[in-house]
Amino acid sequence: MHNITVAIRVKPVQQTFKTIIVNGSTVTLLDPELEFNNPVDILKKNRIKDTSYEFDLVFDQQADQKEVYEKSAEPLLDDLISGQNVTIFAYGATGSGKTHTMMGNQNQQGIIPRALNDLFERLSKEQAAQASLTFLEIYNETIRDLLTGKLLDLREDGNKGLVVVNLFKAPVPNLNDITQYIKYGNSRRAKEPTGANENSTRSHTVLQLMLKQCTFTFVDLAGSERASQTTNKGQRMVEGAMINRSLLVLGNCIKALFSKEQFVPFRGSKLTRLLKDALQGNSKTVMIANVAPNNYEDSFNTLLYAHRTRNIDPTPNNFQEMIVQLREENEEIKKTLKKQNSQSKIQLQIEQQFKEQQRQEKIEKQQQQQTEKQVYDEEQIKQTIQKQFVQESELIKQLFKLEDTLMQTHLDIVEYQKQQSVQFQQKIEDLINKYNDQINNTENEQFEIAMKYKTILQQRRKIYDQCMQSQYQSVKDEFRKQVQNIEKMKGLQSDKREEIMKKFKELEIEHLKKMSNQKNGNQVQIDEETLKEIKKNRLQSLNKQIKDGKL
Ligand SMILES: Nc1ncnc2c1ncn2[C@@H]1O[C@H](COP(=O)(O)OP(=O)(O)OP(=O)(O)O)[C@@H](O)[C@H]1O
Repeated sequence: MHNITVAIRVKPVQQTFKTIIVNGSTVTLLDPELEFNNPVDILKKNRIKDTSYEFDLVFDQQADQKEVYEKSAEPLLDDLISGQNVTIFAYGATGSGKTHTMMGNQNQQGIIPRALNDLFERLSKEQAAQASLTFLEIYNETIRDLLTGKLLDLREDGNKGLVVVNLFKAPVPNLNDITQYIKYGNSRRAKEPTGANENSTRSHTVLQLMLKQCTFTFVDLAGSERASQTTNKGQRMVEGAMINRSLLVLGNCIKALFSKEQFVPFRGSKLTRLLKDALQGNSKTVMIANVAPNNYEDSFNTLLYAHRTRNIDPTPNNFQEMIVQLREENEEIKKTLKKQNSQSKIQLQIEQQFKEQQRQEKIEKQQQQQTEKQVYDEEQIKQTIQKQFVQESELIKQLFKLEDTLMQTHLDIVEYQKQQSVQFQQKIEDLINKYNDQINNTENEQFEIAMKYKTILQQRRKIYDQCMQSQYQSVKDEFRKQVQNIEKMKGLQSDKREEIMKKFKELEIEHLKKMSNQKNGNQVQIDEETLKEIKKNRLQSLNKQIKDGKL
């Protein structure tokens, strides 16, 4: 008696909303286009696609490879060992997880490696020694041996029934050999120039392990969505039509077998012709239909196909209450998510604005501190400048005062000489000596102040450098202002000095004239040498001052 198990496997996807709901052995598919409570969707509601189906086995998104294997394939190993044919199909759209379910990967082994591993552990040495393996693919109704790469023909053989001519049967006495052949066959698929990965979704792959009395068949079917793409043209249209036909025929065959119909349409496609022996008679079949919740149309078609193979109509209204409840749940989730989203948006906005505010405040504070520091710095430098120039002008004033005294003394001398007479000669000499003392003292004093001034000029140089390097214009201005003041002071003194010198010269000339007259009239009132000495000293003193820049 034929036995078929139809299983659904839901691929785990990252999705918030529920589109496929698994409840025990029931799968409910919610049409994402049908917005709950939306009156505009009334028309859509009439062709409602929210549908619930019951299956023999349902694996939800949490089901791992082990669970799928243990519930779908493992129970059939005993049947196989006892001589029954077992066939496992993986059906579904591209990317829905067919290959993952059948083959898996190194870390998550699928049904094929797990089943073969367990089987070889149970097989006797004798049984294993007779095991052989074939691996082929059917693309556009053309059969190709994946182990030899040859294209193959199907032929009726009187005794043997249907045979695939020249199909390579690899002897596989142990699991290691099987693994090698499968790897090799898969790599051949991958090496196809037409683009292996694309091809894989367009061809049916059939792996068969032949034991003495029975066959263990694994079929990874072509992507079912290819069949439904009616808009395809040319090669794609042919391909779609072939896949469509072969999947349809396969479905009809399984349905007929399940319903124990007299006629099973095996001859409808190469795939069913090839699998005829494996499927009919006392055999077991498992169809694992893979669905990915992120693709409603494909999931809908897959569920419908899988369900029809069991000859049971879908039961759209059985679970209406549950559907309504789930749609309500979805609405709630949507609302919560939306709320959370807008809340976190506001929160983010506030955080950003607050950060910006703090940044601005910090900048303002820094600017204020900088301004305060600038004012303070400027004030400090200005004070230094002012202090410097106060000292400078004080010294200059003292110098000028002394200079005035000195010049006045010289003037007095000359004045006195002008008025002198022979009888007062001695008195004049005394006075000149007194004046000379006075001049000497003043010059000494002048020299001391000049030295101080020299030091203070050095100090001024430093302040000048500091001012020129300073970033503040105001201190530069202050410096220039002070220099101008000093220069003005010096200018005034220079005018005064010129005036005195002029007067001095006039007096000298007058005096010399007088002296010459007196000499001519034999009225020598002052010793010639003394007069020379006085003049010499006076001139020396004046020259020195001019040289030192004091005058
Ligand atoms: N149950 C699952 N758990 C984790 N990953 C899965 C599962 N099902 C499928 N995948 C991953 O999804 C991707 C597509 O799966 P897979 O190749 O098995 O799809 P397919 O139906 O065989 O596609 P194709 O028809 O193109 O061969 C792979 O990366 C696979 O590892």
